[in-house]
Formats: sequence, C-alpha cells, structure tokens
Amino acid sequence: MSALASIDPRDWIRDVPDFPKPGILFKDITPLLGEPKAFRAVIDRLAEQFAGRKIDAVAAAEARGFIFGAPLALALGVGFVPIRKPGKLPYQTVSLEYALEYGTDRLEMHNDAVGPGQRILLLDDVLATGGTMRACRDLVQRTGAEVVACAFVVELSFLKGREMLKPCEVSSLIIY
Ligand SMILES: O=P(O)(O)OC[C@H]1O[C@H](OP(=O)(O)OP(=O)(O)O)[C@H](O)[C@@H]1O
Ligand SMILES: Nc1ncnc2[nH]cnc12
Repeated sequence: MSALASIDPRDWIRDVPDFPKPGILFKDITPLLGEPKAFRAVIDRLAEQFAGRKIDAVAAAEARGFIFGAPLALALGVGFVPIRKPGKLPYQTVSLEYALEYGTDRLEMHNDAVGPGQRILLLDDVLATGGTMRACRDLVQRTGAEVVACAFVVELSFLKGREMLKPCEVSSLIIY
C-alpha cells in the first residue's frame, strides 16, 4: 500500500464559522494545500478516477478551482482551461452570470478554448449551491464541447448543489 493511500484529506480541511458572512460554515482548504502529502493524495485520487475517461482538457474557475485544476490537468496529461471572473481574459469570451451561496458573480471563458468533439472534465474545490459549476458547465456546453463530469474535492451535500447540475455526472472526494 502506498503511503498516500492512508491519507484522509478531511484531516486537513478546517471549519471556519461565519465566514465570509454570519451563518456560513466555511470549509477552508488552506491546511490541505500546506501539506504536500494530502494535496498530492487529492490530485492522485482525482487523476486515478478520471484516467481512461478520454478527457481532452480540465477546465476550472478561479481562484480555488485553479489550485486543483492545473495539477490535475498535468497529472492526466491534458491541457488546462481557465474560467475567470470578468475582464481578466484578453481574447473573445463567452460569459454567464450565476448565483453564489453568498451573492452573485459572472464567469468568462475564451470562446476558442474548447469546442465540438472535445471531452471536458470540470473541477472545483467546493460544491455548495452549485451555481458556480452550473455556470462553468453551461459555458463549456455552449461551445459545443461535452462535459464528461463535474468533479469536486469537497461537497456540502445539505446545500443540494447536485440537483443544480443534473443530468451531469457529479463526483466528490469528500462529502459533508
Ligand atoms: O457551489 P457554489 O455555491 O457556487 O459555491 C462554490 C464556489 O464558491 C467558491 O468560490 P468563490 O466564488 O468564493 O471564489 P474563490 O474561488 O475566488 O474564493 C468555491 O471555490 C466554488 O467555486
Ligand atoms: N461554505 C463554503 N466553504 C468553502 N467554500 C465555499 N464556497 C461556497 N460556499 C463555501
């Protein structure tokens, strides 16, 4: 058994009550990022899960999605597609407004980043209400590309974000 197999990434996720607003229990991934064994275990498990699924690219939303999305793309040997907050991408974009657990925002992606015939894996750190991932999924699908799955490190199941993502495959390493 590899040393990483015994790692439980939950041990490096910290609860921060009332952040960024009263009533929100924030799942803080920074302890996990600070422990290479745990960070690597997360990337290895995601890569293992999606190797063999004929993924052409991993796409993820800033900021926290990038942290996991880029190493996962490298581990799978595919490209990484950044989905960004407004005004950050230099070329022509597709854009969508979405609802957060605590507000609204807009996401953009280059309109030539993915396209018909491509199989895209979407990844984010946390699934809360599902608004962010739904916007990502809709952006990718709008280009004609296929979303293979929406993957997460952490899912807050009591917020029922999975419902928002139907009929897409949803997969989470850690479910609260
Ligand atoms: O399922 P949802 O309700 O949409 O919430 C989950 C999203 O919220 C957080 O991002 P946030 O917008 O806080 O931005 P950040 O990554 O820049 O911290 C998190 O990284 C997910 O992307
Ligand atoms: N409760 C939460 N903890 C961490 N990230 C989040 N993104 C949206 N809701 C969140």
